[in-house]
Amino acid sequence: MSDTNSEPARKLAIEVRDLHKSFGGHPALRGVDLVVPEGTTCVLLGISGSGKSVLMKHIMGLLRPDQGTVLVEGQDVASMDESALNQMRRKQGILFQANALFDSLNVFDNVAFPLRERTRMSEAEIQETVNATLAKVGLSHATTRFPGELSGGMQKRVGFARATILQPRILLYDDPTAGLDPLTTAAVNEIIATSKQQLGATSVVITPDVASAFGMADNLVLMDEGRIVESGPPGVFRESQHPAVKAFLRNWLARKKGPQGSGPNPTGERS
Ligand SMILES: Nc1ncnc2c1ncn2[C@@H]1O[C@H](COP(=O)(O)OP(=O)(O)OP(=O)(O)O)[C@@H](O)[C@H]1O
Repeated sequence: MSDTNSEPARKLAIEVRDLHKSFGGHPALRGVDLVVPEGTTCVLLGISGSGKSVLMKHIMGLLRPDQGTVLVEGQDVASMDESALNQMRRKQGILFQANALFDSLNVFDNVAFPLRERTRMSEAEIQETVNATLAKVGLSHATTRFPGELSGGMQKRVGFARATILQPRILLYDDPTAGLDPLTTAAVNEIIATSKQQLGATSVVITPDVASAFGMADNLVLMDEGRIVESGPPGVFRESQHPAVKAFLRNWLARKKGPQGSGPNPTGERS
């Protein structure tokens, strides 16, 4: 959604100011500023090692800044104690590359896990909530199966159901389509897009899949050597004259064309 002057300003779900982080003297983040308005999807792009995951881990409160501030729903993550951090993470649905499903629990119990751990719902309420959530992701038929018996895409959907069962206001995805085939990738992207509508959630997504990024983002952010070098809605990002953006999109197009020739180009960039 584009911001116009007539639109009321949205509240910020995430606000990162002048964030610095080094590991063993090597800077990973060098003064990052990022704002993510409530209910929007921000996609972090950048080559390997540019700092995307380190930035995401600060938003989760897994890393503490060397310098700068990270506000999640107005609260300073660095000043939170363990119990405040846990409370904040309850508001976050986190979906990593690996689904981190419990292999010994069936689909139903995997998805019920956060409710049993973190709420006082009765078993009847849990039953109802889990079944409704599994229906939304098209897995009503698979409740008694174990993760090892599911396809990669089904595992992703279970992971998504579990990550969203507490109705988080903030969803964080780190490379959610890694290793998936194109059809399953499309299904996961659709889930991410509809989560915004269904949950009204704010999302931060790291993905190497640039085509998907253009499809889902309200704002695209390019990281390069620990800095944000460009940020804006897809239309603005596509037209950016920043050399790093141009190089990034050029490389992506070249890789995409590869030996199989060209496909549709959602960025609209001419090659
Ligand atoms: N725990 C850590 N200890 C030491 N160095 C780290 C640690 N975490 C990240 N780094 C370094 O910080 C830099 C940024 O890493 P980060 O994982 O954020 O990159 P990225 O953009 O997410 O890359 P990728 O796309 O490959 O996941 C890298 O040089 C990485 O080696």
